Amino acid sequence: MALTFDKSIAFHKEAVEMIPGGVNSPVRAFRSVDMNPIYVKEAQGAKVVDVDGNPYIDYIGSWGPLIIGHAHPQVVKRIEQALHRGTSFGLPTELEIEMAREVTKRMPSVDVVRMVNSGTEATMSALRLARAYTGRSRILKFVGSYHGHSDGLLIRAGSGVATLGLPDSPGVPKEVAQYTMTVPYNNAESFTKVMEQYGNDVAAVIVEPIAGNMGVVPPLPGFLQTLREITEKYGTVLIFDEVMTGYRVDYYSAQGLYQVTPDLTTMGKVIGGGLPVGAYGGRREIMELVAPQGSVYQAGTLSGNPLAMAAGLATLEQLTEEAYQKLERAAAKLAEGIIQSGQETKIPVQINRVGSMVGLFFSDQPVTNYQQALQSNNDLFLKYYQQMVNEGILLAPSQYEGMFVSTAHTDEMIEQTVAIIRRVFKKLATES
Ligand SMILES: Cc1ncc(COP(=O)(O)O)c(C=O)c1O
Ligand SMILES: N[C@H](C=O)CCC(=O)O
Repeated sequence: MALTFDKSIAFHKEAVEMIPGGVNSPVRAFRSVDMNPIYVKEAQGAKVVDVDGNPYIDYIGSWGPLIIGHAHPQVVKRIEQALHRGTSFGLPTELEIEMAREVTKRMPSVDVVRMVNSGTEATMSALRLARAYTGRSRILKFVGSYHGHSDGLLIRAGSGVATLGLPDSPGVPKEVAQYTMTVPYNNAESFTKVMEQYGNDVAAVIVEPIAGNMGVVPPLPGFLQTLREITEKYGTVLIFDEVMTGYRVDYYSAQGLYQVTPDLTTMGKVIGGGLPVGAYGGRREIMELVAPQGSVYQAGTLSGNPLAMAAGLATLEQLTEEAYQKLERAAAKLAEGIIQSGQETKIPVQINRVGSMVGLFFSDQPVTNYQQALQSNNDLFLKYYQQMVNEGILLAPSQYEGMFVSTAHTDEMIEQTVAIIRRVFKKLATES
């Protein structure tokens, strides 16, 4: 029987009158899957219940932060403890030191870290710092990568920009855009060529070490190493944007997994435990330029917020080596189940996975860059998406976003998900 969404539809009708598109972040509008947004009532572990009472197994995980599931008891407890002491002081707290200790321990490339309120702030600030450090203006990013919505980073971006098929955003002055160069992800050759021509003018190369905003696209062997070697050659700052991959793919994040050391790292999502957080950090010599130690200004009324620090610390505490092994097993089981279902039903599907980041493309070709991601079948994704929701599986409403597995996903939930995917694939195969 089809689910009903009467309350979600009624809420959205009211929301669109007062909020752009009815949502506070574009991907939540469900436009690319031709659905009304699902309004959430509550969530626990890996389960979400919408305002109409429909239950789901959730693979959105708030777009990455909820690696130990919704409302984890330890996170709730630590937030409650902090809450009763006051929500914000505009003065330092011990929690910020605890967080800095945790970040620097788990990311050896980070000597010094500054907390901010979002991934967007983190990448924007890291670029300013890299420009000040090098005295150069140009930056280089990869096509289909998303680093938040600051002006210079909205050029040929992924995530919602790709999902909605938007051009480089109006409102970004061409004088700003001209400093952003783009190169296809995973193309070491064209990266090297561009750097040969412009390297001495490039302040920073910013990269998602595992692309997660064109769907999930892991780096090809040697790609990140090439970025490291070439940036070193030209004195360019290498920034790993680990807002999505940080503390998700490995105890030591993507830089630990691939053994490549950036100069600066941007973080967010998991270190906020579901509260608004970002951070940037890296080599002491560069970070010393940040005010008030140096003269590169960056500030924030709510930066290092005690509730956010408490939620993040409680999350990181749960993320032991064993937790990553559990995530690996669950995500591998899910990925294998999807691949098998595709083979059995002859639905052309590609699965890209690193740890608990799982990407699905309806394509018969491997996907290693944005161009290839764009060639996957969006009509099939739309039908798949609608049927999955109707079967109680909540996925990001776009083929250019991944599935996030959490430690709250049990074996039974993964088996149930795979059984549903197999059933949906069979249906799609008979319809096509
Ligand atoms: C890799 C990456 N960088 C930066 C951002 C921006 O983070 P935020 O949405 O917290 O501003 C995101 C997600 O939105 C992301 O996935
Ligand atoms: N892909 C984005 C971040 O990782 C999704 C979050 C958003 O745009 O709301």
